[in-house]
Amino acid sequence: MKPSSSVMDVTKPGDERSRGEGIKAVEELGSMPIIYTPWLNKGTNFSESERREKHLDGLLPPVIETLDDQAARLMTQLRNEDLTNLQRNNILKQIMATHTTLFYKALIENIEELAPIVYTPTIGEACQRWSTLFREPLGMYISAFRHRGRFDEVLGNWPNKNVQIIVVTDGSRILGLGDLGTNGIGISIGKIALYVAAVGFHPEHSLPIVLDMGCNRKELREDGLYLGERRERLEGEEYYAAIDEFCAAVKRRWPHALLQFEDFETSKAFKILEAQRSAMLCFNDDIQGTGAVVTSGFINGMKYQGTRLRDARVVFYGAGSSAVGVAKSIVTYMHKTEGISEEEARACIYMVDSKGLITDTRGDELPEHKQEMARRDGVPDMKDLREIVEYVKPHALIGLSAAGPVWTEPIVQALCQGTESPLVFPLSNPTPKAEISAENAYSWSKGRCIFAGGSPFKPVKYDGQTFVPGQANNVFVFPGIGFGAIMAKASSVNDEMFVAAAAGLADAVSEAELRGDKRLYPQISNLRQVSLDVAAAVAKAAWDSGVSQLKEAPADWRAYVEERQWWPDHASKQSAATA
Ligand SMILES: NC(=O)C1=CN([C@@H]2O[C@H](COP(=O)(O)OP(=O)(O)OC[C@H]3O[C@@H](n4cnc5c(N)ncnc54)[C@H](O)[C@@H]3O)[C@@H](O)[C@H]2O)C=CC1
Ligand SMILES: CC(=O)C(=O)O
Ligand SMILES: [Mg+2]
Repeated sequence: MKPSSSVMDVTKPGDERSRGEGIKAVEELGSMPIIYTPWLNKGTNFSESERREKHLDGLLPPVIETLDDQAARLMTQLRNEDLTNLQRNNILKQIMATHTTLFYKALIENIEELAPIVYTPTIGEACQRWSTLFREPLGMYISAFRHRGRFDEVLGNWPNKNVQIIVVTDGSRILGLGDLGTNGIGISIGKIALYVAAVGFHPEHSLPIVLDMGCNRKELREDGLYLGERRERLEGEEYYAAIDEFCAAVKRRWPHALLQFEDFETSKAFKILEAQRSAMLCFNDDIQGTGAVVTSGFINGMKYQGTRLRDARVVFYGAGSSAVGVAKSIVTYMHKTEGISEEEARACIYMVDSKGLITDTRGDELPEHKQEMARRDGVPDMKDLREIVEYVKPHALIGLSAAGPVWTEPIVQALCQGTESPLVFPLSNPTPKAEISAENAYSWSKGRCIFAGGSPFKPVKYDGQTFVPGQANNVFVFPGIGFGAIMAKASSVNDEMFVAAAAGLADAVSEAELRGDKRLYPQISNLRQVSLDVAAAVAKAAWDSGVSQLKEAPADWRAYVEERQWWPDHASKQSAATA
């Protein structure tokens, strides 16, 4: 197929943009019936006249159903108690591959129930077993070994020409599960599903990619069913040259699309972001999205405690891409909103890695991303987390280590000695990698902690009270950051846009939710409304900070963004508005 020469007009409302392009693509396929094109398929929802006109008679069961009927059947299948969540994930992938609108109808209307199946924690297990469970590609597999030098041509094989949002991983650090090679595409697919379901990107304009740079996990390479290149990972110049070619190809082919980097291991993630962030519309969700989402919970948590932001002390357990991303985000937020210097703001941060508290006495052995956050004030070297907590008396303990349940009762007790209502955030994914369970956090703190996990945790009963754990996951911001940037026609995603996302998300929690339920984050059931708020705040920040290429600012950013969201049908829109 030839690349499209048409330039997408992102300011047209979603529904007007898409169908024509899709139908053109199908025409190019010849006489393939429309029911075999997932984003145009309506299944039993095709009317009598459509069936006659499109030559579908006999290709479908005779009954004519609404999208609601179809979604009800799908939910009945998924609610079969004999199924595991991995099997549910498989069913959903199959629907995604055959009837896109139905997939999104079910996901949007049952987001709280289905997000843990489409996304963390189940997507972690799905990625681990991708080779065995694989049925449909669902995205692009671009190989740095066999496609180098022609990435642009390969990208051109994607059937939908107006791509707006791309999630790319190299599979090198999938959630906290390490190198999963090509199997990591599951995380790109899961995030794209949420870009569509949470904020309303059009499914046709959304593209998940795995960039296969090899895999350093021998057992995967030797697995007879492994789907990727059976090569060790490219490193050094070869690796970065492949990244450069890929980014240039994306920019050439879809100049207005946003490229989101996902789950690149830390040593590469920062370098790629620094090289690309001013060259194209892109961001790294683990560094910047996580930064915004945790900053938002931190803002609300300090408000609950009555701690001035500049007086807060935060201990990070883990000092990889996500933890350093969050620390930088908190520093930027304080600097931009509290009128203190970045150096003063950095004094709030204490980072711990597998060797202990990070201080400047560790000198040159520290990689660049850790050096910036090293303590330089003569704090003694300490390795033990309990000792560090006793010394620092933090207002918040944030886990991004993927180390699993290593926070013990004495650590939580030490935390509670220093602060009445400490934030306890075990944010590593999936659930088995979390630093503490919600149950242990509430019981060891005697119900005093304010808890948020990276993956969802069930409510906990303690001492006659029911505690509802929050979820601090970048899913609350990446859809809105991406959509806001595209709606503003931003040329880059700058710090102001992340600060706006953090503030917009913090504002989405009402005073009653904060004080009454100790809730720092909105409920996932409100994800669509929250993402709209975040998108509007981000788009406005893009305009205010001078990176929007719109000719004029809309009078009402929220209405402007809302009008351009894609919905599977009118009923889903109404049910989200009343959720
Ligand atoms: N909740 C959310 O939205 C997000 C969660 N994450 C999670 O964060 C985790 C880490 O991701 P990255 O920062 O990219 O990984 P990374 O592997 O670069 O960083 C891990 C860090 O933890 C430290 N560490 C490991 N074991 C430790 C131990 N026993 N004690 C102290 N420090 C230890 C390492 O030294 C390293 O600094 C993953 O599980 C990922 O799923 C990442 C992004 C978003
Ligand atoms: C949520 C996410 O991006 C991660 O765990 O890597
Ligand atoms: Mg990630």
